[in-house]
Amino acid sequence: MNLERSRQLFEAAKQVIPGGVNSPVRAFRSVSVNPPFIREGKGSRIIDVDDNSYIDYVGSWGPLILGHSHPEVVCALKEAINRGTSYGAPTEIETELARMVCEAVPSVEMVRMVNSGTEATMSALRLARGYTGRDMIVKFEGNYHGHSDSLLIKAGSGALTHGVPDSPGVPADIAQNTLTANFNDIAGMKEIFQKYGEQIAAVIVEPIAGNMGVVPASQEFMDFLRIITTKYGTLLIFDEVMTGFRVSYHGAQSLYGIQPDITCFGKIIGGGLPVGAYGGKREIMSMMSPAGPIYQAGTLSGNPLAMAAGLITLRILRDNPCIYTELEEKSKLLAEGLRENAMKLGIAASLNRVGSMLCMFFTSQQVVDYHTAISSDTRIFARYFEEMLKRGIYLAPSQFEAAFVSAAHRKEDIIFTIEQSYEALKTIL
Ligand SMILES: Cc1ncc(COP(=O)(O)O)c(C=O)c1O
Ligand SMILES: N[C@H](C=O)CCC(=O)O
Repeated sequence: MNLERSRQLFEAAKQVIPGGVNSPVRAFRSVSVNPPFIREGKGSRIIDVDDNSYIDYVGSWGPLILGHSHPEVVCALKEAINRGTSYGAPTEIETELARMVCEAVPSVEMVRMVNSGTEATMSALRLARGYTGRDMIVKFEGNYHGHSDSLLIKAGSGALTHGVPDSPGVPADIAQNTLTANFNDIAGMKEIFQKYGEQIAAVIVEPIAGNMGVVPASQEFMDFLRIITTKYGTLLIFDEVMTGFRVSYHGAQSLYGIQPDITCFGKIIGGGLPVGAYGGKREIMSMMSPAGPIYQAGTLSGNPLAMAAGLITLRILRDNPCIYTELEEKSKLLAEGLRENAMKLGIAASLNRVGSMLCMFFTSQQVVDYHTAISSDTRIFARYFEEMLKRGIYLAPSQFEAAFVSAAHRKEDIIFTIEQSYEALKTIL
């Protein structure tokens, strides 16, 4: 496999960008492979600068549920860009997208657009703290909510992959207000609330964690979170940056039948452009400036290009519910094929999947939390990853990330992936 041009571009990037990338996970460090530099994407495939073509299961880390360069998304963007790129003034399309989010997710009566998932969760915490008048928050080990100070503690995703789940640079007096708990552990939560309940502003959770691999919360755990937070006057924040509009049009909360107080979005609602959002009950959201006293702002928030890409993406998803049925079928086929391959070859593997989010962990344990996730053999993952890449399958370059199936993946892509996975697994025996 020739990656020469990518190698040259990576060397050049490293001269002027720390680590050569604008987000650590893109550097492929934990798998010891140079990252291909991508030239273009179409449907289920991306093509790198050396002309290698890959079936893509990263999908820009989740936003591209319709695949690359979806014609209707491209067309909406072209129309929007012809009118201008940004005005820093209200536009009709912001209300349209906000209305669509509120209609899709009943717990959300009002929503504020921001520019990233990080901004969404950071602002949601400020809102929870301002609303409750409390400082402490609870997050779960291995959950990732972006890189704001309060949340970059025992974090998943690149922080976990690169061994810095507690980043230097986070002031100790901010970190002390973040309590960390074990995911899916009701007893642990009881203890925390018995000790600090009256001081906790919010519990933030990825209902289906996608940043320590894919690890769904149990129904009992989520029910318990709703009960205990209500009892103590603590706000429950669902981070649906990854799961929102992915596991269902109505979010992970519809699968659990739970209404959080605040929900954070990102990824899919921007259709591949930079977007985040946070929303919730009118009474809570009305605390945000200028309606209320809690400040949060953004020069490019509600940017018309991002709104246009997000709006068309949600419209397509809303008007074609068969997309979710097909995603389920294709993802099930993929998960079963991968699991069967590992079984046939006697390789210890545990596969978690919810809808079109999935992850194969190289461990014999059932993965239910951070501790079982890190029982995976990351060296085996690295070899598997490299073999898959060589065979034209582009997975996330870390054991602790999700694979995403998109509407653009065809059954042939899935079958080819399963076949290649068998060959890749054979080489690591
Ligand atoms: C669940 C979750 N929350 C928050 C974020 C942060 O989003 P962003 O990278 O857009 O800042 C991510 C992804 O990075 C995520 O997966
Ligand atoms: N796991 C992260 C988001 O979901 C990966 C994206 C990034 O950090 O660049």
